[in-house]
Amino acid sequence: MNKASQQPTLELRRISKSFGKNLIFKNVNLAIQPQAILSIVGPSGVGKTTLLRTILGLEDVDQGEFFLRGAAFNPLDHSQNQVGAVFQDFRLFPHLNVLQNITLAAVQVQKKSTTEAQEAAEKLLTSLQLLEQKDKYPFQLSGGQKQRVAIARALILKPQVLCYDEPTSALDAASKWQVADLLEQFQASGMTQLVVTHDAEFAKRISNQIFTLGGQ
Ligand SMILES: Nc1ncnc2c1ncn2[C@@H]1O[C@H](COP(=O)(O)OP(=O)(O)OP(=O)(O)O)[C@@H](O)[C@H]1O
Repeated sequence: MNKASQQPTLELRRISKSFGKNLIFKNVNLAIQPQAILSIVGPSGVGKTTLLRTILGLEDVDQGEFFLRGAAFNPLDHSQNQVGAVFQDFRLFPHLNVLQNITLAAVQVQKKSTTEAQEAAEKLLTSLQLLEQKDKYPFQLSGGQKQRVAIARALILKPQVLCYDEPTSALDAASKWQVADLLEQFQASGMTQLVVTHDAEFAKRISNQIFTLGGQ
């Protein structure tokens, strides 16, 4: 095994975060191994979503460092798109159809040609059983379908880590276990994934690493 493959895919060292005078968490150390599914769990209000938002560069930190495969990175620099995100409310663009939602960042941020992005999107849509929905708009989709579009939109950018915030909260029980199957499928194909969840049963089924925030 070479050195790079022994490195954690994502590592956080001594990350602290306050909002004003309110300290949310201090000195968080976390390392996600390649191809792992790591769940961040912990009581409500402990800062799970905030921690995820710091990894995604949606919040700054008071102190601490972030590493991707051993190399320091600044999550606030969004030019690389190395960490992908699927939000609880999916955040699809309502005025764009499924195909346009998935290809937008690939074309505008990663500068792929429209043809190349559409081919990649159609491959993803096929593997996610969504190809028939490609011309539909978000309001015409079920919750599970919207989530899979959000996943495809993240995957097309080929992130090193794919993060999910509460991926089961908007879904019924049957869809929840389909999401678990999907995450395990991505894991088998080599993806490294991070999940913030309230759902202990879901975390237990999918995770090979569990990080309890507030429990250090
Ligand atoms: N933008 C903000 N400004 C000020 N305080 C904030 C902000 N965002 C979150 N907080 C506070 O930070 C704390 C952690 O919130 P966060 O949503 O990260 O917790 P959580 O563990 O994800 O909670 P839950 O499990 O209920 O979703 C809470 O006290 C919240 O009120």
